[in-house]
Amino acid sequence: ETLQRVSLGTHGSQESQDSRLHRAASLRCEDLRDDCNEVVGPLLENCGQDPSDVLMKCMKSCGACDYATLVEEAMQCADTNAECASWAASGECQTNPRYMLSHCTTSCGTCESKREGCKRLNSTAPMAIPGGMHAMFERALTAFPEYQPTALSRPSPGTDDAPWVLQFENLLTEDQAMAMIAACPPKGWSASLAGDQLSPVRTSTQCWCDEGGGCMRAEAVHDLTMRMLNVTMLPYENAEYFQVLKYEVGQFYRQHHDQQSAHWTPQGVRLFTFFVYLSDVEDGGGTRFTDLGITVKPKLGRGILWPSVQDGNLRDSDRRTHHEALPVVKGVKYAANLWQHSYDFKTPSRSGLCVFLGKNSNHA
Ligand SMILES: O=C(O)CCC(=O)C(=O)O
Ligand SMILES: [Fe+2]
Repeated sequence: ETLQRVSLGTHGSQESQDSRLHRAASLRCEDLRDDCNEVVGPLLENCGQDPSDVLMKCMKSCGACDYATLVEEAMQCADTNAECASWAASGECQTNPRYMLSHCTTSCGTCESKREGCKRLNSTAPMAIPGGMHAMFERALTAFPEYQPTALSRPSPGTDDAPWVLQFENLLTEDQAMAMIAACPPKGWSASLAGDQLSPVRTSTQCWCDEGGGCMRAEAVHDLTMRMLNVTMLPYENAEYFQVLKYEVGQFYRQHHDQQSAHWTPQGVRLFTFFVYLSDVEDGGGTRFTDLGITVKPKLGRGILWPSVQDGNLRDSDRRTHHEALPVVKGVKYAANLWQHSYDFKTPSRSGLCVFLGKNSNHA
C-alpha cells in the first residue's frame, strides 16, 4: 500500500520544526526518536498507551507506516474546514461538539483533548498473555453446559494447528430476540456499506444497538451482553455495541476478516467475534469459514465465538478465521455481532475525539 500524505495545515515558514520532521518521516516512514526501540515497550503496548509521544514519533517501530495519514490526522492540531473559526464564534463548539471538537481543534481550543482522546484508558489486557486465549476457550467449552458448547474447530493438545471455533445454543429466547430487534430504533437501520454497487461485498442492513435511543440498555440486550462477556471474561467496556444485521433473500456478506483495528488504537485489536443468530432461516444464510470448511446453519439462539488474532501475539490476525455470510435463499436472517477488544472501547467511542477509533486501520 502506498503512503498517502495528508496536508498538515500549515506551510512555509509557519510550518513548525516538528511537523516538517513528521512530514519527512512518514514519507520515508522512519522513527523520529533515537530511543524508539525501548519506548515502544516489549509488546509495542506504549504505541497505543501514549500515541502523541510514542506512536507519532515511532511510526516505523509501531508498525503504523501504512496508516501514517490517519495517525497524523489524529495527532495534528489544525482546523480541517475553512469555516471552523466562524462556526466556533457562533457557539458550534458547544452545540455540535461531536464534529467540532475533533475537526476544528484550533478554533475550539481542543488540540490537547483530541490527542488525549486516542490514548488508551485501561492498561490491563486480560488476554495479552501467551495461552490466555486458549485458556478462555477451554473454560468456555466446559463451564457453560446450559449453552451446550461444541468445538467446531480446536487445536490439538499442545499445538496451534487449528483455530478455536465454538458453537453455543440457547443464548437467548425468541422473545428476547424479538425484543432486541425491536430495541433498534427504526431510524438506526442503514445499508451495511462495503464494496461498491458493481461488486458489492456486503448487502445486508444493520443497526448499531448503542446508546442512541437506549438500545443497548434494553433489558434483553443488556442481559445478552453480560452473558456473552461472562464467557469471554472481558470487561463490559471492552465490547463494542451490538451490530444487529438483517439479510433478506439474496443478501450476503462476502469473505472478509473481522480484525480491522490496529494494536495501537485505544481499544486495541478485536480479540474475538461473538456472533449470535436472532432468527431461524428457512434456507441459506449460513456462516462459512472459508479456510476451515465449516458452515454454521443459522438458528435462533445459536452463537459462534472465534478469535481474530493469534494467541500470545495479539498484534497479528489469525488468518484462518476468514468467513462469509452465504446468501439467504428463503426467509429472513437476523443476527448480531458483539466484537470484543483488548482494551476499553466504549469510553473513547463515547468521547468521539479520536479520529482513528472507528476507521479500518488493519486490512487483514
Ligand atoms: O451473517 C453472518 O453469518 C456473518 C456476518 C459477519 O461476518 C460480519 O458481520 O462480520
Ligand atoms: Fe465477520
